[in-house]
Amino acid sequence: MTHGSTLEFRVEPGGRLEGRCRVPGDKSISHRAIMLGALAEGTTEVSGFLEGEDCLATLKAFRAMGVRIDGPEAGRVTIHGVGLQGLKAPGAPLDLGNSGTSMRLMAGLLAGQPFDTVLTGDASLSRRPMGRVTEPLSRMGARIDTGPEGRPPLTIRGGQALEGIDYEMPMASAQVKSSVLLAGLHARGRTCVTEPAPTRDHTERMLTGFGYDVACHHGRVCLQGGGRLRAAAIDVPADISSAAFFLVGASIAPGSELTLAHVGVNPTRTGIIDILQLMGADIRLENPREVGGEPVADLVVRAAPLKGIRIPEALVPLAIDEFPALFVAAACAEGETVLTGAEELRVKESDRIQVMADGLAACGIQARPTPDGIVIQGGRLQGGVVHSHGDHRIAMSFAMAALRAQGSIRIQDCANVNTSFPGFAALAGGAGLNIHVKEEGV
Ligand SMILES: O=C(O)C1=C[C@@H](OP(=O)(O)O)[C@@H](O)[C@H](O)C1
Ligand SMILES: C=C(OP(=O)(O)O)C(=O)O
Repeated sequence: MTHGSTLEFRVEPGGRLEGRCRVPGDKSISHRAIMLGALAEGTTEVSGFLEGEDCLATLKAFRAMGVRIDGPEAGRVTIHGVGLQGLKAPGAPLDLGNSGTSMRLMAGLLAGQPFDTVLTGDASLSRRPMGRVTEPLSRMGARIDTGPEGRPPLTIRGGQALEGIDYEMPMASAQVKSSVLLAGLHARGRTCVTEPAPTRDHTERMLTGFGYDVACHHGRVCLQGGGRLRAAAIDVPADISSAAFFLVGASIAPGSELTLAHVGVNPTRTGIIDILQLMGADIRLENPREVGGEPVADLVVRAAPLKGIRIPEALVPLAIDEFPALFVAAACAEGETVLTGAEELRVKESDRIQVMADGLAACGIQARPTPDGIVIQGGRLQGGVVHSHGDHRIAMSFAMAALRAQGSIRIQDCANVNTSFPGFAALAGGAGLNIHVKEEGV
């Protein structure tokens, strides 16, 4: 998708989801594969890599720092690692597009380099808070200038000697945890991060897979700076955050039965399954296995009547990107669903609480935003026109809502679906969603 053009989805009401499909590779794992592969000694072969714009932005950034990377071709990427000291100064600012993960993790990874780097992003990323990473990194000795109120761009001043810290994270964020740990690779001494609640642990798992010693005990992760990473093969599972749209779609559309193949079911990511099951969903995990240090399974989902629930706060970080889809499930459930403890949703690619509330209201559903969550009254979804605010997860969630709507749902500003889920419309269409994509003028 070229910058400046927009896509509109028009989804006709009704239908059901059937068959078997495999959604694209996990975004979090794909980012980390490029980063750790680049810093490793030796050649890292990746399969199942997500060829979405966010991960491609990470890939290009490392190429710009002198790392030879072949591919991606059909999900295969070969990274010729340069070692922890081998990155080169990029010739220009690194544009990370829409990707918060790239910017926050790379801020940590680049804080201890001998050269300066400037990290920039698109309009959405430029509104997102970066103080949450620059603050602990500066405690380690990093020098990072931000835009007003700690927003991007980030100018990272190289040549600083970093010291390990013991950091108590104020919010449950895997990006902050990972940023500090990646800085810790270049720091003197030990770096520890304590999280207030469990968050996705792909960084810890992959560091371990690359032969780095990482100690994890009771929500505290520690590593010693100055070690080495050894290249390893990485098989990226399908992204449970992308599977989430199909789990919701098949749950709400009567007659659906769908198998989602080879989905990553790391316990720090499966909150979507737990929450849907609490609502009454029929989801089974089949053929559980472990692939490259990450648990994987096939997910079989059948339509089932859903009921509104109070979502347990402990599940919030384990389903953080799935709430737009879960709000659609709540709109189709009987009774009220209450979410609290989810203020982080307001600082994603869009304010996901407000934007979802507006979109649900446009489809005739009562949804009352609160500072840290939302209250949704299940009801009859009408057709309507919804604005995604350039947020991929909002767009795909409302596309699935059409399965239960009375009229067609038009979703504006959908080009950003390509950041995390290239081929969404074709895959969803193949499974039974009646979706049409219209490109709108530049
Ligand atoms: O570490 C990661 O790969 C991610 C962590 C989460 O962000 P936070 O750390 O801000 O919760 C999530 O929303 C994002 O999509 C990916
Ligand atoms: C929040 C997300 O990603 P990021 O923070 O990497 O932009 C997301 O994909 O939902």
